Formats: sequence, structure tokens, C-alpha cells
Amino acid sequence: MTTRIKFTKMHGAGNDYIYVDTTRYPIADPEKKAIEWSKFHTGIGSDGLILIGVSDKADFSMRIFNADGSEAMMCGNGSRCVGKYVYEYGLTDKTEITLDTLSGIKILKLQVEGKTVSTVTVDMGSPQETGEIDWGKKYPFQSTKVSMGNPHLVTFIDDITRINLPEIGPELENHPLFPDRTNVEFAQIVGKDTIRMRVWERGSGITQACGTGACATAVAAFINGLAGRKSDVIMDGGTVTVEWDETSGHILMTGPATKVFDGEIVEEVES
Ligand SMILES: N[C@@H](CCC[C@H](N)C(=O)O)C(=O)O
Repeated sequence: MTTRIKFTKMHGAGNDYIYVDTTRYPIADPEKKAIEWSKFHTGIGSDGLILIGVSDKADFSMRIFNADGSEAMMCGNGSRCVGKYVYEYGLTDKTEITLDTLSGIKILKLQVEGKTVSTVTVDMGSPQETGEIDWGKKYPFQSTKVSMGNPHLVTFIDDITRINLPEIGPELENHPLFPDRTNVEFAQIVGKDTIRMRVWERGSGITQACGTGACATAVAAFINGLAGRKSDVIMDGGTVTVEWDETSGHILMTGPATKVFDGEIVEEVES
């Protein structure tokens, strides 16, 4: 028997995922598919898989699977792309959309030019579980923990080019302090309220950008007196603006969402 699954490859600041509308193409084993399809040489190539679905609490739901098949609670760049997807593929004509995620309901505000969504602002809710980590003699820096629904470890250093991310990223991701592993960000202040950040993502490795990671970095910068409440976070694949709203305590992240291509997976399955 042949099954056909239509998908769309999209990226937010270079953080690329395979998006599937599960109301049309239900995916029974997303963990396995995320691993298979994310592979660059033998699959489609991506940082993971994002499933768009229905919700009884919000306009749509989003599930995010990393390239290693693990499911995450939230994806900042992915949520912007979901906003673009549901609007441009005619699943809604709303420009303010509620999105049900494992880390709660997020509100997306779409900025539309003609029929195209250019940027999306996501109300990411409040940062949680912030705390400082003094590594003692183990590492020559201090780090800040921030949860944006998913866990982040942010470290500010003077020169981001000196960090060996492929080595230290997985080391910190899997450090015993983080039983659920963690996303790892290294950042440098490069101007007033301007932060250069590189990320090692839990379950996907080095990615070009991480939306929740950018939010965690902006929060850590504010907490440590390195930036104000609103900053630009420049990543390898693009920039997002993060504002920590004083009144609501919520984080508002604004950034691009880009479609790469549509495709169809044709699979032969034994019946
Ligand atoms: N790239 C995402 C975050 C994806 C999940 C993360 N790797 C985790 O396991 O928590 C983003 O843009 O936020």
C-alpha cells in the first residue's frame, strides 16, 4: 500500500522544520518520522518535525519533535512558522491566533503584507525557573538557567568566536545538573541591547537559531544587567526581537517566518 504525506519545509531565522497538517495527514509515529525525515543525506533534512493539529482549547495545536525524535514542550521559531502556515494555506483568516502547545497556549500576532505573512509576534508567556550556576573550577564562566517552557542554559562570554560549541554544547546538554537535558546558548553583548548568540539545541545539535533560546538569552541579559527589557538577538541564521513586557511579565518575540518548499513523502507500507 502507498501512503502520501504532503509537508512544507519552513524556517524561522534558519531554524528549519518539516511541517505537516495532521488534520489531513495524521502521523502515527512522529518520534520515528522526526529521526528519519530530519536526516540530511537520507531524509528531507531539518532540525525536526512540527505537527499542526486541532485543539479544543485554542485555534490550533503544535507538537514539536527534535531531530533525535524527542518531543519538546515549545518551539519559538516553529510557532511563528505555524502562524504563517495556517494563514497562507487558508486554514484561518485570523491574524491573531491561539496555539495550544505542551507549554500552554501561546498567542500569535501575524504581520501580513498582501497575502503573505512577513513576521509574527508570539506571546511566549512568562519565563520560569531562572537561576544562576557557578561552575567553580569546572568552567571559566557563570551561566543562567531560564525555562521558556523548555529548559535553557545561557552563558555570556566576551568573545563568542572562541567557544567550541560542538564540544561544549553536548557536554552541557547532558550535564547531570539537567536530568531532562538542556538547550545551551552562548552569547556576547555586541552593542546596546544587541546580543550575538549561538545555540546547541537539545536533541538537534547546532542550529541556526532558536526562538525560545533567544528569549531565554534576552531574559538572562536583563537579569544580569547586560541589556534592557527589549533586545535584538542575532543568531547564525537571523535576528529576532525580544521584549520582556513589564506590565504582564510576558515575553514577546518578533521574527521572520519563511517557507522553503512544499513536498510529498510517498511511502510504501506493508498492508
Ligand atoms: N528551536 C526551537 C526549540 C526546539 C526544542 C528544543 N530543542 C528543546 O528540546 O527544548 C525554538 O525555536 O524554540
